[in-house]
Amino acid sequence: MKQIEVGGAAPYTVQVGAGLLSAARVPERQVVLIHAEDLPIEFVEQVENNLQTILTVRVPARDACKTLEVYAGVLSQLAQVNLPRDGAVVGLGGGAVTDLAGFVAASYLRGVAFYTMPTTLLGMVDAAVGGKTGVNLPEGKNLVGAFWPPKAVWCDTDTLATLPPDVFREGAAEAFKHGLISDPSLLGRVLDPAFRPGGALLEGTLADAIAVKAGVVTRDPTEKGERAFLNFGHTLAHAIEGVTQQAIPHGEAVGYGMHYAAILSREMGGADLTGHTWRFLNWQSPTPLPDLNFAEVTAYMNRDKKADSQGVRFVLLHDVARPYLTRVPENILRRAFEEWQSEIPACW
Ligand SMILES: NC(=O)c1ccc[n+]([C@@H]2O[C@H](COP(=O)([O-])OP(=O)(O)OC[C@H]3O[C@@H](n4cnc5c(N)ncnc54)[C@H](O)[C@@H]3O)[C@@H](O)[C@H]2O)c1
Ligand SMILES: O=C(O)C(=O)C[C@@H](O)[C@H](O)[C@H](O)COP(=O)(O)O
Ligand SMILES: [Zn+2]
Repeated sequence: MKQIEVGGAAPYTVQVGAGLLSAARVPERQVVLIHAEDLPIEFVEQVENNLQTILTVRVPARDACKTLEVYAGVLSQLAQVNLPRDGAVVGLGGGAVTDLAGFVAASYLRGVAFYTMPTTLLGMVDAAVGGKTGVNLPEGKNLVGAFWPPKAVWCDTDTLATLPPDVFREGAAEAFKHGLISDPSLLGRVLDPAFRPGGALLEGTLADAIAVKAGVVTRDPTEKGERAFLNFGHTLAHAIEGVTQQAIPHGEAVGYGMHYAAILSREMGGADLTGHTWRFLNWQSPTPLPDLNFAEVTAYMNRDKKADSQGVRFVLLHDVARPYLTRVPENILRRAFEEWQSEIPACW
């Protein structure tokens, strides 16, 4: 078992290891569990039995649960069982569920305790840690939400056994991103065959990838500065998710988006890191993209939360582990988009 500490005003611990769904303890007496309808039922039952939950809320799988309609329905269910202010909400599942559950916890009665139990690779290395919670709008990803950190995070590595291999590879994008922005040792390990459920490199690599995020959100919990670096590859990624109406899942969109950001980084004078992002894409083998239109993609990119009144800003890399935030001239954005599109094969 490994532990990673997240510091700041309300510190908490991320535990990584086997059997944690049954070992987790919370002080709250009334606990509501939220999970996606396709999550293997044995995980749900373990948590229900262990925490003696008073209500289990099942929501649609993937980003179909990150809507204002689902959010409102979950809040009503909490009100109907009269969950009190000293109760707790537990998000069990992938990043979509923990994002929704966190926003529910942040806003119900103006805030109740929140815990995360991630069961995807992406959830463990990224979404369940750091307190970015929220839902999507038709206009774009994560446009409504709150910073509401969990009180504890349990990454039960046993749960990864049932994760479809393509969903595991989706999540690897965020671990690879942590390698590019901060810890180069992750780049080889994430693509190593031993980094897999039950593999020799699983627990250590998970812990090191989580440590990157934990460090960033400890120093900058509400994205006043360096937290924006966790958004490497995300300006295009969120646009791809929006344009394709979530046909491309987040982790695959991030893989595509990191390659675009690597091209932009080189065009803006940085090192050429496209070999890394290209190697990752070939390993990940994502869902093929439809033909994307630059103007349509730009409309989504302009709503990116890193934009300010002077326009969009991108996270780029001078080199591995040297991220920075910058505006990019429109002609470079377009040229890089054309290069990126010409390199992305129609199928992998
Ligand atoms: N808050 C953050 O900091 C943050 C960070 C990264 C991503 N996100 C968000 O996370 C979401 C993506 O999360 P994701 O990649 O975990 O996908 P996901 O939550 O959509 O889950 C993918 C699918 O796997 C299923 N699943 C989950 N665990 C399983 C298991 N152990 N066995 C079998 N099936 C399982 C889910 O129910 C779902 O159908 C996006 O909405 C993204 O915007 C948030
Ligand atoms: O935790 C963060 O900060 C991140 O940016 C992590 C991202 O991987 C994640 O996808 C996040 O939800 C994106 O946030 P957003 O602010 O761009 O919506
Ligand atoms: Zn992400």
